[in-house]
Amino acid sequence: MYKPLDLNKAQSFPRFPGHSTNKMTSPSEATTIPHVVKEEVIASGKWLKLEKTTYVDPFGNTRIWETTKRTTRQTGAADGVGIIALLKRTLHKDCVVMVKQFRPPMGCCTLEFPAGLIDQGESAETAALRELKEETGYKGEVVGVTPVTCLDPGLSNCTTQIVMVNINGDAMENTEPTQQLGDGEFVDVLLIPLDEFQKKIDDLMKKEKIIVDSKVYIYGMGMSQAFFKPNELRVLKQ
Ligand SMILES: Nc1nc(=O)[nH]c2c1ncn2[C@H]1C[C@H](O)[C@@H](COP(=O)(O)OP(=O)(O)O)O1
Repeated sequence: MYKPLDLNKAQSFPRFPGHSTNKMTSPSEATTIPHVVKEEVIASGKWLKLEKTTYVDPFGNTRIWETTKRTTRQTGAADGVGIIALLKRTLHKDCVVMVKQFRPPMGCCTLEFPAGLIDQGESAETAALRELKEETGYKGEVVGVTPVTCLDPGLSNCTTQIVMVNINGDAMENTEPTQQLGDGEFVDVLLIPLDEFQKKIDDLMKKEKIIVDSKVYIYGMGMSQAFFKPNELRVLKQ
């Protein structure tokens, strides 16, 4: 039977050499370390390519996957950065700086964290501060950065690093922020109070036809959990 991993307990990840007697296809009974054997480009554009990925599954079977990739990836780096920017001002609630823009693949506007591709030779931190300035006009200071994380691994190999940034909203440079948008970029900046983040997003979704980025919504759920229900899990455990 399939057993979920409990990372709370000291235990190792399932090893592929199988040792069970039944024939169910649980990963823990697999015999092979899955791996990619061939990547063939089917179609390519300026920004994206579509590949046919041949791989071996955990049971030694050769299979095919359809994969999209960005053509812009720099060696060793994530494709892009997402920026969780907290605007701190005297006598104001702390606000998360968000962007709303028309996204052609979605055919509608989305609500996202500011984000962008990492340029050649750039660090995630530098890319984050540059993109934040371009998209929102704010000048920030990096306070944290995640490892490289995947975005939609069933579709693409696209990766991002999320960079945490604080913005001193009282500083002269941030009192009248001016965007530096490139050709074809149309970005609205929204300031959403951190302590009402999920509610404000829900209100916005009722008011406007927008799709919210899943990272944003999950951040909102986490914030709600932290602000309003910090003990809920402990209660459930008793
Ligand atoms: N998949 C894409 N198709 C395009 O036609 N153009 C694209 C794609 N991805 C990026 N871009 C273009 C659009 C911008 O001019 C530049 C930079 O985008 P960036 O600001 O770094 O990233 P996003 O804000 O996430 O679009 O690339």
